Amino acid sequence: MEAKEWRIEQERLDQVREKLKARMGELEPEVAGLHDQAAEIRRRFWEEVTVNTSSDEDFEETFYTIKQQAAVLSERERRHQLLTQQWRSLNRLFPSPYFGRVDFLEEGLNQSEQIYIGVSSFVDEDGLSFLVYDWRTPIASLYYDHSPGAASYVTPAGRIMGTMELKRQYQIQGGQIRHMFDASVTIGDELLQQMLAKGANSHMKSIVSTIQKEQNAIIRNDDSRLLIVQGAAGSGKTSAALQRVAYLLYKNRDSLKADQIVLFSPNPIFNSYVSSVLPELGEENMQQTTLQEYLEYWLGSSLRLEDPFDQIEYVLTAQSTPNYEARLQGMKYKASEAFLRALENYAQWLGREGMLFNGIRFRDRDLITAEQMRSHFYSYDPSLRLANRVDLLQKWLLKELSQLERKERKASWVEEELQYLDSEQYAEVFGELHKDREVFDIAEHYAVVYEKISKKRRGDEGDFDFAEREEDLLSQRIVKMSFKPLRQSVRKLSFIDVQGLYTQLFGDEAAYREKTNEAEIPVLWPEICKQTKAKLDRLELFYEDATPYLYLKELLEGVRTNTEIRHVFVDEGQDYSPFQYEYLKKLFPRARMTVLGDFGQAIFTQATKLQGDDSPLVRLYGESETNLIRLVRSYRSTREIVEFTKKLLTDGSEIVPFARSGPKPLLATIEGGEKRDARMLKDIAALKAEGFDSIAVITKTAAESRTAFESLRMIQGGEALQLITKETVAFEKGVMVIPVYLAKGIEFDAVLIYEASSQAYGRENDRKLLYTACTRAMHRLQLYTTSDWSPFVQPLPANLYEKAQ
Ligand SMILES: Nc1ncnc2c1ncn2[C@@H]1O[C@H](COP(=O)(O)OP(=O)(O)OP(=O)(O)O)[C@@H](O)[C@H]1O
Repeated sequence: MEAKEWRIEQERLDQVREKLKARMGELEPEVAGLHDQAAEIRRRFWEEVTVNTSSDEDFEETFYTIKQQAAVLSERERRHQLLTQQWRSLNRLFPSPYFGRVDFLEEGLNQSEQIYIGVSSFVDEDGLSFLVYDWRTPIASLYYDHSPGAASYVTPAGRIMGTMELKRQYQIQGGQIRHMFDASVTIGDELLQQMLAKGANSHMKSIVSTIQKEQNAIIRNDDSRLLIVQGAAGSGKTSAALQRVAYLLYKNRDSLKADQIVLFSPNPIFNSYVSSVLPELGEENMQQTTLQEYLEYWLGSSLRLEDPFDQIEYVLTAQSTPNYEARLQGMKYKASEAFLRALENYAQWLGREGMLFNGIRFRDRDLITAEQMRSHFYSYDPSLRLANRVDLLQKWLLKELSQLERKERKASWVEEELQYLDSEQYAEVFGELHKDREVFDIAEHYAVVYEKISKKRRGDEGDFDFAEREEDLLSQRIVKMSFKPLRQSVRKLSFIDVQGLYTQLFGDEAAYREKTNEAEIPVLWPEICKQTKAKLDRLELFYEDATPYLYLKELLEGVRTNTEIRHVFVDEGQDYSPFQYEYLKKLFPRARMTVLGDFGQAIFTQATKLQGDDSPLVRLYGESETNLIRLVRSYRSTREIVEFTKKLLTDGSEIVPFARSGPKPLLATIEGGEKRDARMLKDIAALKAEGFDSIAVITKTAAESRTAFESLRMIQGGEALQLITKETVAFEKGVMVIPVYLAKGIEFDAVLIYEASSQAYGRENDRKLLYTACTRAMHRLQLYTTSDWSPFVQPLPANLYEKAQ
């Protein structure tokens, strides 16, 4: 670019930075001043108000002064917050105020406007001229959606047409323009090249300066109830999702708060991996959770829940154990919409018969039996929903308990207990009674006055015998305390035998059919029943049973909904079952859903197809409310790695690599595990010497990870290796050994596949595992085997890889 142009741009940049600095300078004392003022008001809050409650007027005045003081304080605090936010965003802009510019000539005008785009807006002193536009403003979408020529953007008032005369990109560091490109067709391949060539990080980066057109469509999609993004590995799904959160928070800043958005992540490490993107963009993080965390919370501690990682570990390692097939069939069936309908029908059936309750026992006696509950339950209007009848039953039980409690006061054990009250308990009771004493005194006083006025003697002097009253109150209290847990458990609906009701479902085929109207029952149903029941008997629950179990619980107790949440994001969406989607839909009735995933990486048994006529996800809200965006360009890996990995899939032909080159994947056949391990460590050392500092040895299973880790660690140079397990919560850079399913969504400079033999990845199901593992690599991919190559590697054309010497 011409030196003159460069100089003009640097001068403008200097001017903008001057203005930023001046504005920050103005704000600083205000920010600090307001902070001090608020602190001072808080400190002197009670000095400023004189509390006087002697008369009604004084009391009223005191009340109003407190209110006024509180209002002043909250106004100062609000203003302080606002100014601090402004100050922070200026501060963020200062080192690099913008990354893009478009010159746009709007139709009907005769002068084009220069639009500079950065991570937030900055307006000149006149309050009108935008020196920098926030990347989320409508006009900024020009930069992402168009190349020079005819262009338009959408505003709330309609579409604005015009011509883009220039599109420029900058790399600015510490106030200096380092690079500047005029872009043509796509947003600067040059800039993107540079971004992608960088090393992997322990935290995901924001992609704000190089968002691609198809990603922008995801970020700014406003009109669908369900947005599905099916995108190849490394196509920027997670990146786009996080930018979308930032966009939504900006666009709806008056009505949407970060905690009204929830992201379901595949695992806890992923949470840590993506946690810095939004703060980097000046936004608060949304809520992040895993489905497992959610299920565990609502299922409580009565059953021990298997997690999805133990489930997949079983699927991958237990092929030779008995009844493996039945478990797999069970997993598939329990993940289906059919099973959800079966549970709904079962709930209907329970409305007519078959409810199971836990009787209430007290001191080894039946207080209220399950049978009594059942007959009460079925005496209610059968047209009422199950949950409403449960509600009525709960009310009845609480009333019944109150009556029983009253009767219980005369029981002999109460008297005994009275004798054994220890001093502490007694003191407590006495304290309580002391409060009652005042009531008692008033009553006594009233009785005396009443006697005088009415000139009638009191009927029974003993009514007000304090000693007797004291004993009464004491026994009342003792019984009340003992009944407290009973009431609590009724309030928690523990009288419903959910476990029994879920178990009851797994009877013989005829019974199951009768209860659920299910026509298609899995072939190995008897064995599935046996396994499910045996697990429940041990007070454990298979992962595939967790959502159905919770769903049944909610059909009985009333469906739990969260109406606060407005947006639900599901990352790695292919790993959720149709059943789980239906459940999420019910759980968040007021939320829009964004599902991002890749069926090419569907490694769990309960996978859901994200697109196509047979996709249950498309059926979830219906086609008219669903939008599908497909991403086929892969940004993470070099062209050579993408060409190699896409051939691992049967239908990967449409995946398009981004034009960034590197060495071809390396295949190393090494005889014997020991030699392989030594070779790997040598290769790791070489990669480190090349400057790569995020390196993963990826294994198929956690069991293999542990063995690999143990043996690699024994070799010189292997001491610094980290083992990543499902318990690992934070993602750090370095050299690590990790099973594929925990590496989902994450990336590394270099990936080494520990054992890519036919034994390890031989079954059709393993194809996607191997693909997922290989696609974690950004710059280098190396595969090792100690025997023959996996059948997915064998047929690959020899020009796609190098063979190691
Ligand atoms: N527009 C972009 N500009 C710069 N980098 C990008 C862009 N899109 C994607 N990337 C980079 O590509 C890599 C992959 O992105 P991301 O993890 O979001 O992909 P993904 O589709 O979620 O991948 P996977 O399904 O394999 O987990 C990241 O390093 C990301 O920063």
